[in-house]
Amino acid sequence: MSVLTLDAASRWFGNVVAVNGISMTVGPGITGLLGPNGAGKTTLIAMMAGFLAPSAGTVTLDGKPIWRHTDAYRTIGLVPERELSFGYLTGRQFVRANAELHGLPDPGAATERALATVEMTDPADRRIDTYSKGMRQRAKLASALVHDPAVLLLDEPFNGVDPRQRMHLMALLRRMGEEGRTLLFSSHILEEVEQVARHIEVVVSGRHAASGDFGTIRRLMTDRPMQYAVASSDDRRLASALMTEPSVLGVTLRRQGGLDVSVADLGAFAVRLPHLAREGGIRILELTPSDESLESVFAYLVGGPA
Ligand SMILES: Nc1ncnc2c1ncn2[C@@H]1O[C@H](COP(=O)(O)OP(=O)(O)OP(=O)(O)O)[C@@H](O)[C@H]1O
Repeated sequence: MSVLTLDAASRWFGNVVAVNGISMTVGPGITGLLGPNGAGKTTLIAMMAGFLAPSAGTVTLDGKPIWRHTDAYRTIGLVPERELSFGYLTGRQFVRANAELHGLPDPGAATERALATVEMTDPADRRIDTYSKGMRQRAKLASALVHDPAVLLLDEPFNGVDPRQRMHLMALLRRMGEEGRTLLFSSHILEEVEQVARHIEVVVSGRHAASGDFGTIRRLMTDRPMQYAVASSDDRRLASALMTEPSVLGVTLRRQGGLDVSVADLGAFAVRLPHLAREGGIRILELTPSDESLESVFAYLVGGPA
């Protein structure tokens, strides 16, 4: 049983703060690291894998700092996001190379075991550049597993992988989580994280934004106020009617016509808007959500629920 602990860990590159004072604990089972692009996930994983030193704070494995701690490297496997640059190697040669680098006593047996775990024994003598995206991910996974690490870190493992291979990969991860390994994988897609992770950590703009199971994170996301753009036949009258509604938090008239409406309770708003329009003899011409981007959802999480 291995536990990764980050205590006020930060990492900056020049004046770019990639990770900003993050504290979290990652224990056995599967943890999803969720955040939009550029949130700092890759940097966090690189610190957990011992590839980057924290600029401040600590990143420890079972109480010992990971950076420059070679014993920790024997316990950790990393599946990086970047593509393999060894397309000319076969899957077997690639996994074997990592077994040799780890100085394993029987690299051949370790290679076969890792290939079998990810069900890549059959295509193992094909060159990596003939593999599908899902197969390349599995080859990377085999390489990361060759020394049988207790901790496995995966950076965006499902990116670009087709749905069938994704299911396969998810089943593999679940199995490894059930074996008692400490697994952490990053993603920018909540639904993807939901399907495999027992626990979710959310990071946004280098900061820790939320933590909990899927239900908790989903509630935080759906309870947030939502923005709608509304166009109508009489915006001013509609605005004043909307302001009397408890489901509406605010209304702004747009200079170019139309309204921006901030809604606290979408269900109630959806029921009340047609009523208000009918009562006032106003026609609704357009109703569109204006902040559906993942970034805005995450930004809300960083600010915390209102
Ligand atoms: N070596 C580096 N030099 C300068 N800036 C960097 C470096 N590595 C990361 N950054 C910056 O740190 C921030 C976080 O990057 P990081 O790659 O960790 O995010 P991410 O959540 O993994 O995003 P993505 O999913 O797009 O890879 C970004 O603003 C990025 O440009």
